[in-house]
Amino acid sequence: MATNPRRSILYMPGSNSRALEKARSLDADVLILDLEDAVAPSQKVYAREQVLAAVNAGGYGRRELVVRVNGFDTAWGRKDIEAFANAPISALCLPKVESAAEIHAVVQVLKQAGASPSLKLWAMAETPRGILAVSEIAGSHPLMDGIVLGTSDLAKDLRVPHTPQRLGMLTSLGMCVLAARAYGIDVFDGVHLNLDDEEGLRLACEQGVEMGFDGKTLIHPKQIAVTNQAFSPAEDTLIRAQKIRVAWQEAEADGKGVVLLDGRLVEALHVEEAVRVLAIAEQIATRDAQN
Ligand SMILES: CC(C)(COP(=O)(O)OP(=O)(O)OC[C@H]1O[C@@H](n2cnc3c(N)ncnc32)[C@H](O)[C@@H]1OP(=O)(O)O)[C@@H](O)C(=O)NCCC(=O)NCCSC(=O)C[C@H](O)C(=O)O
Ligand SMILES: [Mg+2]
Repeated sequence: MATNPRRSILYMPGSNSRALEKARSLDADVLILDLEDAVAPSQKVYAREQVLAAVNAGGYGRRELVVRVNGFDTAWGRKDIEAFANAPISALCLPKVESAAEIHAVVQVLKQAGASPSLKLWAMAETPRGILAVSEIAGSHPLMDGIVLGTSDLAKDLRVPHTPQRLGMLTSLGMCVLAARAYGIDVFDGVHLNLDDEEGLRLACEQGVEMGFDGKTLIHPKQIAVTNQAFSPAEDTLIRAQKIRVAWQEAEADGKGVVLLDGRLVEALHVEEAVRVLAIAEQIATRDAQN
């Protein structure tokens, strides 16, 4: 599991030089520099070169960099992977993954390219087959570090409408969270397509938090602030976590294995969760103090 906050994950087309520049000053935790669906076929090679130049030039500070490559079965996929095997990024994001075998094939290419051992893999879950195989994909290899929902492709394939409640997608969303938790990796919710619907985005973020997602993928800078807030621990959660930590230290000193706090039972499992929440808050504070 990653230790850095990954609340807001902003996509940008690799062919859009203005967006690549702008991203150096945006408050997103993660940037996905996209070579896949946001880039027209005629721009694929240009986008690859431009993204490589941008990440090598640096200036992204605390922001984690991820490159979404084209599918392995396309004319560009393999070359994309080879181009970024040793680039200063944290992960490759693989679109429309449907099996563990696809992950192993990418790992082979990375080995042949002498890839940096720190380069991780994120797999997009965005087809019915990908959702049904998400558990084997999440656990397919130690390089696996994240599952990213592709709810636009998924809605199309499932033939479900985009509604505020996302009823048609709840099963898929839940399966991805389960798979990620089973294998100790992160999981990110899909994009909110209506850029003018801040209230709808906030509700979608709250639903994502409630379902167990670590963060949400975004398509525009104006979606970042709402998302960062929604995926940060709430003030009352932090106060309770601090109280749990103190109460537990006192209980341990008294040789007790359980304690009552404000009338509610606290056991070791609650302490574990409190420590996790406090660590996330600390990471967010550290991140906010950086450029
Ligand atoms: C949707 C957009 C095309 C809108 O772009 P634009 O018209 O330029 O918007 P604005 O004028 O409001 O932009 C204001 C400034 O912000 C910069 N900007 C805009 N979007 C981004 C971005 N994503 N990253 C960084 N910077 C961005 C503009 O350059 C303006 O800057 P300035 O000149 O200084 O004022 C555009 O937002 C866009 O292209 N968004 C990303 C689309 C994308 O990447 N789509 C693919 C990923 S989503 C997907 O595939 C999901 C998945 O696979 C699935 O199946 O669900
Ligand atoms: Mg997609």
